[in-house]
Amino acid sequence: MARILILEDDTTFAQLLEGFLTKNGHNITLVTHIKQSFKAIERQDFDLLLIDYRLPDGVGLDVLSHIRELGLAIPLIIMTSFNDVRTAVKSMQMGAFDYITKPVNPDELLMVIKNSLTKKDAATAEIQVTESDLIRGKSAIADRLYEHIALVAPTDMSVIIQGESGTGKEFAARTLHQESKRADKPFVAIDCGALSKDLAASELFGHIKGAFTGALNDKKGQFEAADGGTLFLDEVGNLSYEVQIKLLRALQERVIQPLGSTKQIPVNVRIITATNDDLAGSMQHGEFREDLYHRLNEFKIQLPPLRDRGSDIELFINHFIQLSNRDLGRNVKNISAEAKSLLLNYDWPGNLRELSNVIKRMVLLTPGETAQITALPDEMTIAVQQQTSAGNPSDLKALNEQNEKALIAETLIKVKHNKSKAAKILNIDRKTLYAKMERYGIE
Ligand SMILES: Nc1ncnc2c1ncn2[C@@H]1O[C@H](COP(=O)(O)OP(=O)(O)OP(=O)(O)O)[C@@H](O)[C@H]1O
Repeated sequence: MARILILEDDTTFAQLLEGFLTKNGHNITLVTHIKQSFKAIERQDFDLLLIDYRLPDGVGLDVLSHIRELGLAIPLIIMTSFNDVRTAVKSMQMGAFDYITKPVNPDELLMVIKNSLTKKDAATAEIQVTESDLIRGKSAIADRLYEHIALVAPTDMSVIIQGESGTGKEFAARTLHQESKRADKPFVAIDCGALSKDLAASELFGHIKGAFTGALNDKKGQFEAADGGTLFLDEVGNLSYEVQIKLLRALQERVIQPLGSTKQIPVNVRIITATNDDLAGSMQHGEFREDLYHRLNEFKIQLPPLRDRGSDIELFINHFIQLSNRDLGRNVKNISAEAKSLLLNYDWPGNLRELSNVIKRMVLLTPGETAQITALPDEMTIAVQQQTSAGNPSDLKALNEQNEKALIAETLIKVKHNKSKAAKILNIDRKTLYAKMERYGIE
């Protein structure tokens, strides 16, 4: 049983969720406003936060910033409409554990909750992943990427891995470590985006008892934990200026000093960093130290977005189907032509992470051997159609869409915006009507 805080302003939906999760053995607290959620978090311990993205007094990310300021590591799942997927992906960079798109599928919700509860300590983790969980791809762009990785891996050079969210930066970092002379020593990953400003220095360099309020015991930092091996700093652009100074010193002098201590501890660590921001731009604006940037950037690896990886997409689709079959006890062997065309034409703003989530959901919703298009989010179809019509405004599809938009708007006016009636007249279901209204920007 988990103690779950639900923050959702749609009270009918919130109560539905409450009933469903209570039935599944969880203990639920419901709030409708961000302010109330802050109070609840102060008063009570929670194992998980389930949070709507758009709220009356802010957005879900405000809660994420708040719990981070408090130094709490409660897993947080963002519930969002499909149109906000890019924001959801951003929230994962900031430390949310997962996102789920609305309308929420109950089985998917239980699966996401289960995953988040088992991944609770993911901000810092020593990761062991088997080779079979990962694939490299066969496109020209993948070949070039792994050529670069093979070249730089055996050296001790600091590497910056740059790429959009979800492109596999952590995977690339782990590969660099495994192919280095440090492979039999630890690989320690730290998500700097999930660390509060105050905690970052202590997490990296450790502290001694009494160094600050709450430092009840001595604590070893991750630099020491990674000694002899590789330290992977994800979202390095989020480190505060003071921590950047300490990090530079550790790299230049190869010693660290735990907070509150006068002792210098020698360390031998290779640093790999990742960023999806333009770190060079942050440097020009004075947010990121130039000397540190040059120290970290001895070699740069650029990870391509999934939409540029050509035939690799199919390899990844098959790979994620196999993993999901294994994890969910399913036996999906094929994808219908329609579903496959949608998967290949969508532009994947959340890259491999989004693909892996969509495939997991598809497998979950496919009891038989062939996955149909109905197991993919409707909004993916809409996004692909939008892409197509934007690229070719004079085609037949675009013309049909214009007609469709006009007809929907006219019908809605006729029935005084009663959506059930409009859906009936238009001979579509309400969900499709809502999706089309959103797509065409009809209020
Ligand atoms: N080569 C690969 N083969 C199989 N799965 C992969 C591969 N690379 C990444 N993935 C999967 O894609 C997801 C995102 O990967 P990863 O966390 O490495 O991306 P990231 O770029 O570090 O993301 P973020 O910017 O959000 O930190 C993970 O679930 C990971 O397991």
